[in-house]
Amino acid sequence: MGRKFFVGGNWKCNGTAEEVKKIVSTLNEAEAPSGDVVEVVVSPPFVFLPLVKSSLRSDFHVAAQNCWVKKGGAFTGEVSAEMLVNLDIPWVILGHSERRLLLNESNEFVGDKVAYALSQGLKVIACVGETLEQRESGATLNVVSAQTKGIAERISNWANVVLAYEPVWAIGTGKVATPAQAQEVHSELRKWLQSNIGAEVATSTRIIYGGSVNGANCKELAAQPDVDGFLVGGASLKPEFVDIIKSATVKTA
Ligand SMILES: O=C(CO)COP(=O)(O)O
Repeated sequence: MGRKFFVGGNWKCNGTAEEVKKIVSTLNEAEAPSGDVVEVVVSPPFVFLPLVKSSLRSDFHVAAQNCWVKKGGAFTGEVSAEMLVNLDIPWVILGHSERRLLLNESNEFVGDKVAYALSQGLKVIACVGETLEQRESGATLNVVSAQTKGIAERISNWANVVLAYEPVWAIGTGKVATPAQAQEVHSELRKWLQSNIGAEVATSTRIIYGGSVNGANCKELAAQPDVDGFLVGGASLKPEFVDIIKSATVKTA
C-alpha cells in the first residue's frame, strides 16, 4: 500500500485572530496538489480551532496540539479527546518534544495519551526525537526506539497514526537534519516497526520529518525513500508552507 505524503503545520503557541485569518486565506487561495497526492493538516492553538475549521478549504484538515490523557472531568486547563471529537476535529499532535521536555511528559504518559485519543476515534501525529546531547553520545536510535515503544505497547492498531521524527536540535534552530540523517533514522524506525509490530504496519505507517523544514530544503528531504512528509513549525505560518505542500509531487515525479 502506498503511503500518501503528509504535510502538517504546527502553529504552536502563535497567532492572533487576525493573523490566523490571514494564514487561512493564503492557504485557501493556494494551488495545491490534489488530495490523492498529499494530505494537509494544520494545527492551530485550541482557541482558534473552531475559526480555522469553519473557514479552511475542505481538502485541508485540522489537528489539535494536545489533549488530555483520559476522559475529561476535573482537570483544570485541559481539553479532552471527547471534546475534539465533539467538534469534529479529526487529528491531534501528541508527544511533541516541547511538551516532553518543558512539561515532563514521559514515554509512558505520551503512550497513554496516544492510546486514549485513538480509542475515542482521533487520528494521531505522534512525535519522537533525540536531543543534541543524546545524538552526540550515540543514543539517537535508543531514544527514538524507547519513545516509539512507549506508544507501541499501548496500541494495537497503527492505521490512524502518523509517526513524526523531530530531532530536538533541529527544531526552531534553522539547523535542519541532512537528508541522509533524516533517512537513516526514518529507515531505522521503519525497521523497528517491522521487527516489533509487523511488516504491514512497517510498510504502511507514514514517518514524517520535522525540524527547520522550509521551502528551500523540503524537496531534497521529500526525495528520501523513508520520508513520507513533514511536520512544519515556523515555516507553516508563512506563505512558503505552500511550497512545502507542493514538495509532495517529488514522490510522484
Ligand atoms: O517542532 C516542529 C514541528 O512540530 C518543527 O518546528 P520548526 O519547523 O520551527 O523547526
